[in-house]
Amino acid sequence: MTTDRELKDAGEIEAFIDSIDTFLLDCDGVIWAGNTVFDGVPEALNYLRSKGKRLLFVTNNSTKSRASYLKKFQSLNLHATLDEIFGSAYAAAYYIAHQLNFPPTKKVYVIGMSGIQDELTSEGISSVGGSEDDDNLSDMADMASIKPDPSIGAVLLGFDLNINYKKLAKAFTYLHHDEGVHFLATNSDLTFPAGGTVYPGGFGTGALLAALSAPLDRKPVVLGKPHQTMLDVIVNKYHLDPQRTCMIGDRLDTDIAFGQHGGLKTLLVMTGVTSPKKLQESDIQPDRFIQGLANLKA
Ligand SMILES: O=C(O)[C@H](O)[C@H](O)COP(=O)(O)O
Ligand SMILES: [Mg+2]
Repeated sequence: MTTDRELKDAGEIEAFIDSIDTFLLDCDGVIWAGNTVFDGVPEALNYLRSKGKRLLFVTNNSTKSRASYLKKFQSLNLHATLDEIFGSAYAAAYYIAHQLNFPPTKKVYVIGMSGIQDELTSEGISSVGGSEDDDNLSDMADMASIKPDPSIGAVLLGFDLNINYKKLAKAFTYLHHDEGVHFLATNSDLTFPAGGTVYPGGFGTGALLAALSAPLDRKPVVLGKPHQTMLDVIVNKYHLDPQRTCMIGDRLDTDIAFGQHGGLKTLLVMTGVTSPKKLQESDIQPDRFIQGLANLKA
């Protein structure tokens, strides 16, 4: 690891903070792991706010809508407002509603948790799937019940704790029989940090990728980081100066790449999915790295 890029010295940390007006903060692996906030993070967030910094929370975790994230922040005694939260479920809903010209007569088939369908509903998009299909098929013969559906205009994949064969077979069928059906994913993180280790990421599980992308020979459009949809929405709303905006994250190919594509400063934290070895070996290198967000205070 290039140790001279570590932000460690108090004076340097202060100068770095002073050079930034807006911090975009990734959540899993930076603020918290599951429902456990990392030690020192509330103090660091308060410190940044006390210095007049704008804080925006930008997460690829699609399980929650922005409104549910707000409740999570409140339940963990972290200050945040709805306007400060951007999630990949919202980015996907925004993209479908504002960039795809999605016909009002069509529906989105969702593999994912309630956050995705809540965000689609807020953007006026009809959807099916999600928890409706939590019950799996019980017999091979039941597969015949899964048929192409002309009312489906897009398939959207997100993190689904109840992923099953029925959901994959439905998504596959809609995409296989009509090339006009949009193939979308909220994010492509390969791993998810929790309990001091990592688990397969929401969409990045080999099973989901292999079951859909390989047999279909199609790749989804990914809407979360590093895709720029989320940044476009944020920049439009807040008119950020990229030079004075910093993306803080724990993953190189999503958070750091996202910041770099947008011309932002980038700061990697070591509290999530990136080990020192990974950092050393990767082609994607942040401007600076720091042991944890907790260190980002005087
Ligand atoms: O698999 C996932 O969905 C991701 O690993 C994860 O939840 C990303 O969340 P972030 O680190 O962007 O907050
Ligand atoms: Mg993260």
